[in-house]
Amino acid sequence: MSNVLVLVDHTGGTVRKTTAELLTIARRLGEPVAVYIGEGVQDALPALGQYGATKVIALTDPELTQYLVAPKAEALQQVAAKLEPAAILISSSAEGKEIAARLAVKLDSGLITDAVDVQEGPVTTQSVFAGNYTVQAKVTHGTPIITVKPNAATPEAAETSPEVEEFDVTISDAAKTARITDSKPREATGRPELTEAAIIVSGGRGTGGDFGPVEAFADSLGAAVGASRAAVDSGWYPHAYQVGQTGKTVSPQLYVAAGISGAIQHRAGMQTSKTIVAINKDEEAPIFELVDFGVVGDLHKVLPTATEEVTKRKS
Ligand SMILES: Cc1cc2nc3c(=O)[nH]c(=O)nc-3n(C[C@H](O)[C@H](O)[C@H](O)COP(=O)(O)OP(=O)(O)OC[C@H]3O[C@@H](n4cnc5c(N)ncnc54)[C@H](O)[C@@H]3O)c2cc1C
Repeated sequence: MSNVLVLVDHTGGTVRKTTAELLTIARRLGEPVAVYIGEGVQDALPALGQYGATKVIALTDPELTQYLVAPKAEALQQVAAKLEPAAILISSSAEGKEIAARLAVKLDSGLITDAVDVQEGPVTTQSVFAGNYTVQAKVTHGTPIITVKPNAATPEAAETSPEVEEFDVTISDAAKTARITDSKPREATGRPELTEAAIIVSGGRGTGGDFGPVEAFADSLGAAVGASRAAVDSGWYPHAYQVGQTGKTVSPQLYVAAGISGAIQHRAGMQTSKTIVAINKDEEAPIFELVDFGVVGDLHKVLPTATEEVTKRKS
């Protein structure tokens, strides 16, 4: 069976959920080989094995993580030259997409970004024009390089015991032009990362600036919190949590929009969510055109009632 490379997304050995999704997808296409860049590969092994990595290629040269993405793209090029994979899967993060683009040039290969599904072939599905069209595509030249959006697959356990293979890379001076001078982890909120979360509860102008009920409902569900631009521009929630055209693109299993009208720029960031629920006091609000479930009502009453109900059922 041909190898399918999966670039591991991790923070110091803690593997992100998107990698479990990529490994699950890779199993449809061939033999998943995880490519791990940086320190902490031993910490990552159980998670990589749990989702079916048959081998882990470890790239530990410190220069790979001291610079912005160029050295990582070079390293992946060298791994691909040796393993001749049938496809390369990378998460659709800002960094992932930049690595993928550089890699595609280096390998003279086709690149498909932001796939919401990948099946045998590999044939990808993308959701384009703010979710109004679904496109199926296939790379026709070189090694298919595909960036995959979070929540494109439900991680399926496979329980393998991957061996680790150290891989030496040569990094050119041309790739060492932008050194990282400082990096800080995002402030810990105890909630899942917005773009990875399976459930998101977002608040808009309708919150009137009080995100308390939104956060409480999110916490009852173990969800991330998002915000519309109107809420962010009003200074009610940080920009890092904005969903939409000029914010984050999310695709959770469940998206709850509270006090959000459903402007096209907001939809652009969330309409590939699997199930959409809106709470809005205006029954004519455009958001109701795309929801699976709609509640016409005041979010300050609906959300606390829903939070209480979820909490009661959980206990
Ligand atoms: C170039 C450009 C880029 C943009 N990018 C983004 C983006 O990335 N993300 C984004 O979100 N927007 C973006 N916008 C802004 C977008 O056009 C809308 O202005 C914005 O999404 C509106 O936010 P909102 O739905 O919270 O506010 P509003 O449109 O004001 O809607 C508020 C809603 O809350 C309801 N409501 C009020 N009180 C209650 C209550 N007590 N209970 C329940 N419902 C209530 C109202 O009925 C209304 O439907 C962009 C605009 C431009 C021009």
